[in-house]
Amino acid sequence: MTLPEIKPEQAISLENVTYQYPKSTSRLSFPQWQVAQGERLFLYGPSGSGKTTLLNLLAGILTPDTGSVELLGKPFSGLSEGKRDKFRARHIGVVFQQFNLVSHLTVAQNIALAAHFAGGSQPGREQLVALIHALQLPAEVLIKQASQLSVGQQQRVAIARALINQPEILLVDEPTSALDADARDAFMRLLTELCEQHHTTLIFVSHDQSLSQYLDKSVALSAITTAAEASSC
Ligand SMILES: Nc1ncnc2c1ncn2[C@@H]1O[C@H](COP(=O)(O)OP(=O)(O)OP(=O)(O)O)[C@@H](O)[C@H]1O
Repeated sequence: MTLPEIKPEQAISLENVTYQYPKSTSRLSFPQWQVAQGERLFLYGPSGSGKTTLLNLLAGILTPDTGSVELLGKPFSGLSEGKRDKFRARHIGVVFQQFNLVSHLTVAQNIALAAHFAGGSQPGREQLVALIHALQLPAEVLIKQASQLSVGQQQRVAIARALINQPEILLVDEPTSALDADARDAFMRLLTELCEQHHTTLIFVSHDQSLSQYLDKSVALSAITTAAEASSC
């Protein structure tokens, strides 16, 4: 008899997490924070408040000094570096501010690289075309070098690369600042629609609070840290 798969309810759970950059005098503290699976969350806060640091802790690029980061019910921050890298490649999509595309590789190669790191099979042309199409890009971009694309196109490719392994969690850091209002609107609709279709948990970080309208819920970074300070007394 095969048992039904038990799905954890929380996509993200932080407990007593602290992090201090080397040589920094201040410490960031996230006492307790949970995000349910499938939730699409807008995270905002002033420059320097710690949004990118939190995303890096969630992506396992930084590890907490104390406390734990659980993702999809797994003790993510307690994994060895190698296991964390594998977990990230398979379960987390990350889109950073600078997109981090490999400029001399084609769009298809950039996307295939993410599939390679996840240890899965290489995406077929059909799968790539479907993804590119879903992101409203013409199929011809697949054979173009990333450096030949406009900023808006690079942004969509970065999302395609983050989605190729169908991650349960997508972390997106301030990706729309280079776009005009119409392009930003189209991008946000597309991104949230794709996440809704795949029940992807989305953490979307920005200074621009007007973008919160596209997400289910808004959270100020200060609320996460304030709640923690209050409960730790
Ligand atoms: N590599 C680093 N070394 C030392 N301190 C750092 C480093 N990166 C960030 N910080 C500091 O940590 C704090 C949080 O930075 P972080 O980049 O997470 O903020 P942010 O809210 O994402 O800012 P922004 O909106 O400007 O991107 C800031 O005080 C910043 O100066």
